Amino acid sequence: MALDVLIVDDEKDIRELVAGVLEDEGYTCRTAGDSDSALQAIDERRPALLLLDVWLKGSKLDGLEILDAVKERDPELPVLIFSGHGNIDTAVSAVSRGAMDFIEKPFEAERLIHLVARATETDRLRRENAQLRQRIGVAEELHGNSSAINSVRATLKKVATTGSRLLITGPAGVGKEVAGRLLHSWSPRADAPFITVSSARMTPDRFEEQLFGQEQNGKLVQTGLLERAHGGTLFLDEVADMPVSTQAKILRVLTEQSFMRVGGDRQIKVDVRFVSATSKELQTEISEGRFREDLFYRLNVVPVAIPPLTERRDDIPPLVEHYLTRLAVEHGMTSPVVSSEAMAALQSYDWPGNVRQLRNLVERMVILAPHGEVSQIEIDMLPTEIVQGDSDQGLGVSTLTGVPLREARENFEREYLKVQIRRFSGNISKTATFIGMERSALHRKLKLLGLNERKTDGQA
Ligand SMILES: Nc1ncnc2c1ncn2[C@@H]1O[C@H](COP(=O)(O)OP(=O)(O)OP(=O)(O)O)[C@@H](O)[C@H]1O
Repeated sequence: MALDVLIVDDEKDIRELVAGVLEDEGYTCRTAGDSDSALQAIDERRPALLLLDVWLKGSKLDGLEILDAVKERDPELPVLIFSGHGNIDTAVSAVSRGAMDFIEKPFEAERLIHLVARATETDRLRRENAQLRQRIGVAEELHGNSSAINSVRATLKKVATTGSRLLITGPAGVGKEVAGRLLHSWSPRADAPFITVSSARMTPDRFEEQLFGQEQNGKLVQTGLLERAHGGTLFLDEVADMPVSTQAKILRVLTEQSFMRVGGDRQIKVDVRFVSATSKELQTEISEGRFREDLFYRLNVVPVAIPPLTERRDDIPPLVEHYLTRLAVEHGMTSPVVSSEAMAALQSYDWPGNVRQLRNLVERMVILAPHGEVSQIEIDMLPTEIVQGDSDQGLGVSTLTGVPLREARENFEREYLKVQIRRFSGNISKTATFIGMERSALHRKLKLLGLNERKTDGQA
């Protein structure tokens, strides 16, 4: 997706020349000849970069005054200054007032392209950094090799280059946002922003100001998230929590690709790809009047369901490996190994908080290890709830000591096999290989112990 550059210069020839050079490089350009039309263009839609001449003949404000006005409204908007030969001092002072750099006229096309690329790249990196800092730990990759994750990845890859809208469903912490970010990074919009709207975290009375921005007497007061996402992707997290009145406005944005800021009366045009996520059952929300059915159909063009971790226990070892390697790099240490007993316990646990909970646990174990650096993670280092699993599942003392040996052995075998089969998500071949039994012998054993194979599949 092309980045939008606004060129402000009083000389028409220069405006056209600069626009021509940048358009050849794949940017989209808008132009303005004076301060009124420059500020109006910014109010119409925030550009990705502003190129600003210092001297503007016949203009109400000169370049520096425009710079001040722009920085007051939107301090993060990158600005490059054009300066004539005689006003280098002014250009230098522009840099101290928030411009990114300046370019002296007459300039070489190569230098212009270089500076514009650098300015937009710096902005992109700063944005990316801020997002990473804000959501520390959000991996840009979807780790795991289960068939469920492979199929999510394949769908994302297939639709990344199209502009289709996606609705990603799954319980909390399964990786819906990671999937959205991955889709964005594979799409032609990768260089433009990925902006998250956290419906669950925004207060309803400020929701629309934050989403659509705010205007007063025709002047921009606050740029909204929708406008910041121009050219990129808007991720509507927990979309079911969006106020119903806002849902109607979003529907209009989807059909018209334009919206009005709060307090404004003009249409702002944007080109945004919508990716939504929900952990709620939207059909129930619709039938109970909390979610608009027409919006559901517009957002749910490509449905992507990410199952909970209990339904893809194969993903646990690669996820643990990934977090350990990352921690080792971050802390300059050797990555600990996980004993097979500890890994088996991790694979048998139910992870109500899904991947987020697994990540937190691995980080806690490594960072808060009582004796400094850990080289091997053993089962006794895991929290008790993980080792014991559900309380109705463990072997109580009475089931072992209060019965004859034969019965105690059967009780143990039953519990042991339940755990192993859960760990391999009900896959009998994998379980048989791990426990060192013939597949047919395992089937016989399960029957003998009264274990229904389907019931042992992840939810025994
Ligand atoms: N497949 C994955 N590979 C690597 N990390 C993952 C994966 N899935 C989830 N995570 C991690 O789990 C955490 C939660 O992921 P994410 O925020 O995408 O979940 P979510 O489904 O959007 O949850 P919520 O709706 O609660 O925000 C993130 O910090 C991310 O690091």
